[in-house]
Amino acid sequence: NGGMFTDYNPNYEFGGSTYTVKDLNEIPRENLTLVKALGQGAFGEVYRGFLGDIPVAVKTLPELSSNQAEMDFLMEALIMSKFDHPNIVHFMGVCFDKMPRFIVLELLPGGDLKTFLREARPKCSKSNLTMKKLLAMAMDVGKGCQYLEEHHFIHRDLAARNCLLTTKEGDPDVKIADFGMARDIYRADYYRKGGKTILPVKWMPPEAFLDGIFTSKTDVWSFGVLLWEVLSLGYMPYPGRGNQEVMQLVTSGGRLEPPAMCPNPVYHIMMQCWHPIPEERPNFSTIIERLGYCMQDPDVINSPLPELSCSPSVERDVTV
Ligand SMILES: C[C@@H](Oc1cc(-c2cccc(S(C)(=O)=O)c2)cnc1N)c1cc(F)ccc1N1NC=CN1
Repeated sequence: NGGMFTDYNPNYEFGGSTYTVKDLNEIPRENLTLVKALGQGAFGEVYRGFLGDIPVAVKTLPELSSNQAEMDFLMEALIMSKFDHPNIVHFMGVCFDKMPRFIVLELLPGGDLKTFLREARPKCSKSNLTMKKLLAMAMDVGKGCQYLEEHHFIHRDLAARNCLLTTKEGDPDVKIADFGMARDIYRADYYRKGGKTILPVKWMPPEAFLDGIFTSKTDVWSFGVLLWEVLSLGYMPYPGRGNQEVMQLVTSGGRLEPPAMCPNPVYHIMMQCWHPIPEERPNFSTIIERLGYCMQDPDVINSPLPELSCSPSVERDVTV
């Protein structure tokens, strides 16, 4: 049975209510078919599969997991189970009755946003990518962020790698699909994981990496970096610089340069997200409004995309 979970039943507060493992939709294991590994998640393998005839993604928890890992896995399920928005990955249920434990999510066959952007570069494929499509994808993420902001949920790790696409063709919708960092902090085990947790410094504002202050304005800063990732077609931010160097640069007022061919009004939104004073940054409603204006501006949507090389699929971040 749930065994482990019933002992340390953690509570999850969301929208003024408290939830526990009992509130999760238990999926009968026999209805689940795992087809192919999609890659390594934070815990164990993530698989593509079917729930009945519905395509799904399945996060697995390895059998030999620590109690803490079990609780992290449970908390991640609780967090995702309470979201209800078209730009946040849909949670379908869990198989927690015995090991191995599964979290079942909607499958987003377009894969992650960063990989998509790099593969869709005009030189890499006959991509039909346009400035309007780039802005529409950023807008999708912004709408998901607005929902999180309204629910006083701080994501803490907004980045292109944590967003997924419904399709690689046509007009993909984009959804926020990974909440691992928020889960860790919710369980306050960033201390437990040792101070050297790999913090996404390049996506964090000074008050976060200097003083550990996180608010929805932290997510706004990260969204500005995500917007830069989108307009740069999947570059690593602050190319060639390590985390220490980036912290120094940013605390002394340095910022990311505009991506090649980035329209000024779009770069202006990024810069507003990177205001040194958190309160001076726009909220997500304002960001969405301003992105909407950009999408109405012919000079913006008709501007050409950069001719970028097809760099190797995985770039090495210089941080050690
Ligand atoms: C947990 C996993 O969730 C999913 C991955 C893919 C998915 C990810 C990559 C490629 C494909 S695909 C194009 O082969 O269907 C589908 C599709 N749908 C998901 N729900 C995920 C969520 C994210 F926000 C970011 C990365 C991943 N992972 N985890 C392991 C690999 N990616």
